[in-house]
Amino acid sequence: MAVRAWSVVVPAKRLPLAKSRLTPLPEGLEGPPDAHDRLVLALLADTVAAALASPAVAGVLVVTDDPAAAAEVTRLGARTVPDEPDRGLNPALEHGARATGGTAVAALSSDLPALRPEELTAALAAAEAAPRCFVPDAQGTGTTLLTAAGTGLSPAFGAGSARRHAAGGAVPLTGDWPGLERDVDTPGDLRGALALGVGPHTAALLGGATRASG
Ligand SMILES: Nc1nc2c(ncn2[C@@H]2O[C@H](COP(=O)(O)OP(=O)(O)OP(=O)(O)O)[C@@H](O)[C@H]2O)c(=O)[nH]1
Ligand SMILES: C=C(OP(=O)(O)O)C(=O)O
Repeated sequence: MAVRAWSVVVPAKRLPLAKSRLTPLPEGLEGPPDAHDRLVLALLADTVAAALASPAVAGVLVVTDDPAAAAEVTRLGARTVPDEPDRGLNPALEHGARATGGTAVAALSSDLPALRPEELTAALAAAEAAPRCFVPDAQGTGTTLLTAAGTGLSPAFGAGSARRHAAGGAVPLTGDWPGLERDVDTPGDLRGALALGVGPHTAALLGGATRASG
């Protein structure tokens, strides 16, 4: 049973600059000229909507300078702050973590279209076990969720971040949460997420099956 109300911080670069490994889009998934930006936005929207639907989450704060991303996540019920100090992902997450004003903060990847609210609820409950915890991505080398309760977040996201988070004292969490692990960096990852079932924004764009709820 989750006892903490977590503040979730989600980073989002400007849409045209984000997810460069998804360009060009895989065969069969191409679309209009703005297809890449729309896909990145759909991944973000499904991630944020799933997080907002978790009862363990008190609020979601998105760190972004992208007007379309800010408008969409605001519509979903998240808050936004500008992408400061403009020194990359980890400083942006530290800025977001401070801006929440919360003492239980979780940084969540923005590219988890198959995330289900129950998965995040379970991972946040498991994160009660230690001051800092993380969930490795499906490959085991990256990180999709980093939590800190009563201590600094100290994010070290980027290639190979799982090892850095573990070396920094964060406890790795494992559980039955395939959608939480399935971040989307490449066309193959996107197919993997579609196989799990994705949220409504990504499904509407790509025609994939919608993830099961419950
Ligand atoms: N706010 C903010 N978000 C960032 C920044 N850098 C990366 N991100 C976000 O962090 C998440 C993970 O980053 P990466 O996996 O490196 O993603 P990416 O740079 O979009 O993808 P590639 O171009 O394929 O490497 C993505 O959702 C990015 O939008 C940054 O400087 N500021
Ligand atoms: C940002 C990360 O990597 P990716 O490029 O896989 O999203 C990470 O796993 O810390």
